Amino acid sequence: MNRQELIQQIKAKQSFLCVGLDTDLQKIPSHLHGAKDPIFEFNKEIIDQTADFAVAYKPNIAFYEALGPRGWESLAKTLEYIPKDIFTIADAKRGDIGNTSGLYAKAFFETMDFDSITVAPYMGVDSVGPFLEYAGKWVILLALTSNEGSHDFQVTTLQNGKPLYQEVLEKSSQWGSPDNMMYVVGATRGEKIGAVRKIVPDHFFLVPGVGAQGGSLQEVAKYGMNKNCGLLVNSSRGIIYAGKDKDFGKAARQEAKILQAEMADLLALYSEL
Ligand SMILES: O=c1ccn([C@@H]2O[C@H](COP(=O)(O)O)[C@@H](O)[C@H]2O)c(=O)[nH]1
Repeated sequence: MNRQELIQQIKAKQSFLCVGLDTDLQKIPSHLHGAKDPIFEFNKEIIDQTADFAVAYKPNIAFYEALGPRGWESLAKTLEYIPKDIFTIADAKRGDIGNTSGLYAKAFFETMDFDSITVAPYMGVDSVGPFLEYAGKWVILLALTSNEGSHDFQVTTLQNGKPLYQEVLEKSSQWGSPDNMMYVVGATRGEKIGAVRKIVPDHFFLVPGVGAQGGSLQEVAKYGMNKNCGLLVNSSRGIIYAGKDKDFGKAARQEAKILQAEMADLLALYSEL
């Protein structure tokens, strides 16, 4: 999916919601455990119930690869089931020396047909470049993450006086463009989102941390939104585990609907969409 198509989806749905498919066998309702593929059955119901309100789905790959071959199978079926006009994100956080990154790119963009993949920037340009060679696909680079440990390195001041995350943004924004690169910016870093937006005014941000991690959607929009929205805000546990019984799909729908309504108001306030 290209940038214009993504912006069009956001405008049409008045939503910048990304639903995180962090599907855990330990957490899904017990009535699904007898199914042939419980993970897929759960995801299918979540997708059916939330697709009206979501512009992206983000399976976190850890939840699938932890299950071995059957997890990969559930992931493939889930990806196939997601409506084609909805953006897909493989939250895999990959990145390695060039030839290895090339195979990660092949795995997620050819063997599986994801629109985008999250990539760690630590190994530099030759570790990210192979992902950018795929026309129509996106790299979502970790910039300022939502976890406590993001303080360990990402905000460290370098000798040139800049925090490490700023150096990552300035350098990596030369590798790609707002048409094929986004950045992960955590919702829990409200105070810094504005600073990131100043460095990369046009790039989309994938923003995890709303919901279970306590980030504020209002703050994210206030400091991070641009005229084309420029945001995909993710909620995983807050949506998919909103209900615990047979009605889990309806509970997820309700949560997604509440977020979408808030997003519509924020789009009216801060964007041109
Ligand atoms: O900085 C980051 C980068 C990725 N994540 C991932 O997003 C979701 C968040 O899940 P919630 O249940 O909504 O908290 C999850 O897959 C993380 O691995 C992140 O949280 N922060």
